This record gives sequence, structure tokens and C-alpha cells, in this order.
Amino acid sequence: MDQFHVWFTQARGEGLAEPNAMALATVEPRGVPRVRIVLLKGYDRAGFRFFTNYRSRKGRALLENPNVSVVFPWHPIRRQVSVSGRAERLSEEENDAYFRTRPHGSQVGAWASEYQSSPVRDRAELEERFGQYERTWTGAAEIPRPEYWGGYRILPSEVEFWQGRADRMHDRFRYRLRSEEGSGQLWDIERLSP
Ligand SMILES: Cc1cc2nc3c(=O)[nH]c(=O)nc-3n(C[C@H](O)[C@H](O)[C@H](O)COP(=O)(O)O)c2cc1C
Ligand SMILES: Cc1ncc(COP(=O)(O)O)c(CN)c1O
Repeated sequence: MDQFHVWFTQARGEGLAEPNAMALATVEPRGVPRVRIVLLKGYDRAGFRFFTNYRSRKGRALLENPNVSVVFPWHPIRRQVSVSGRAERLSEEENDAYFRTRPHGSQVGAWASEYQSSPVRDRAELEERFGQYERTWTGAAEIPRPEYWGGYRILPSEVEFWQGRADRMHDRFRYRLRSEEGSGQLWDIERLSP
């Protein structure tokens, strides 16, 4: 995570568009992979956090199989970071705390999209739902978090740092988690052939 922090800080400093956008792969029933972009909303020694709808396709996939893989595609600085690990749901407290920081419209939108990834008739139906929830929460001190909306923490077991270099002679460093002792983690680090 120290190494990730160094690179993430640099990616932000370089002014990359959405350096926190990451492609998240999950395993669907029968072992079929599926990938989509989500936003990294925080990280620390415990892992990487993102938020979504637990009823979404990814949410349903993660119930059956918590294994995930993530890639940060930082093309302008010729870097990528790939992570493999397991996703676990965040606590109610963590979910509430993050939901409270979201803009009003995004909070209403979470209510309007109760079944993320399921078919809807048309745009008008969505807008109608949005309008209904706007009215429901008019005058409320705060909009509560729908119970189906929340986040995950990805607990990494492997993280690879890739730096593009001339002649396709790239630098690749793979960190693999050997063991966790108390709060300390032991990682094996290897250089990989490009
Ligand atoms: C730049 C970008 C960021 C996104 N961030 C999120 C996010 O943080 N959470 C989320 O649920 N969907 C996010 N989405 C939408 C997802 O890519 C995806 O369409 C949605 O989560 C449904 O995925 P699923 O059907 O595989 O569950 C983002 C899309 C883009 C293009
Ligand atoms: C449906 C959805 N949910 C969550 C997020 C990420 O969280 P936030 O809206 O709080 O930035 C996104 C970001 N594109 C999103 O599209």
C-alpha cells in the first residue's frame, strides 16, 4: 500500500483524468468474467474501497464469488497497477458515512435506481422515479441511505506495478502477500519479465 500510495499520488499530481477510475473484474456464475469501471473512494492498509448497488450485477456476482481483479490504466504516465484479491462488504457505519458525503442528486439517484443493472422501460420511467424520491425527501434533514446501496473493500493478495519503458523492456514488480501478523503484512516482491 505504501508503493500504491506513491504511484497514486503521482498519478493525481500529473493531472490525469479520473486517476481513481479502475476496471473491476468479477466472476459471474459458471466462471464467466465481467469487467466494468468503478471509482476508488479510499484505500489504506486494509484495502481498496469502492461504492455501488448491492443488487447490481456485480453485487450479485460477489455474493457467489468474492474474487476480484482490478486494473488502474494510467496511460499518460505509462503505468498500470493490477490488483487481485477478495471483496468484502463495508460496514453499515462506513456505508452511512460515505453516503452522507454524496451530493443531493446522487443520493436521490441511488433511490431512483433501486435495481441497478436491471432493465427499465425508458428514460421517462427513471426520471419519474427520481422526481418521486425528490418529493419524498423534500424538507428532510438528510436523505437516508438505501439498504441496498454500499461499498466493498478489496483485500489484495497480489499487486503488480508496471512501468512502461523503451524497447518493450518494461519494469514489472509483483507484490504477493505472504502472511499477516497482527497489523503487519509481509509481502514477497519479485521483478517480472516484461
Ligand atoms: C468513469 C466511470 C466511473 C464509474 N464509477 C462507478 C462506481 O463507482 N460505482 C458504480 O456502481 N458504478 C460506476 N460506474 C458505472 C459502472 O461502470 C457500471 O455500469 C455499473 O456499476 C453497473 O455494473 P454491473 O451491471 O456490472 O453491476 C462508473 C462508470 C464510469 C464510466
Ligand atoms: C451509479 C454510480 N454509483 C456510484 C458512483 C461512485 O460514487 P459517487 O457517485 O459517490 O462518486 C458512480 C460514479 N460514476 C456511479 O456512476
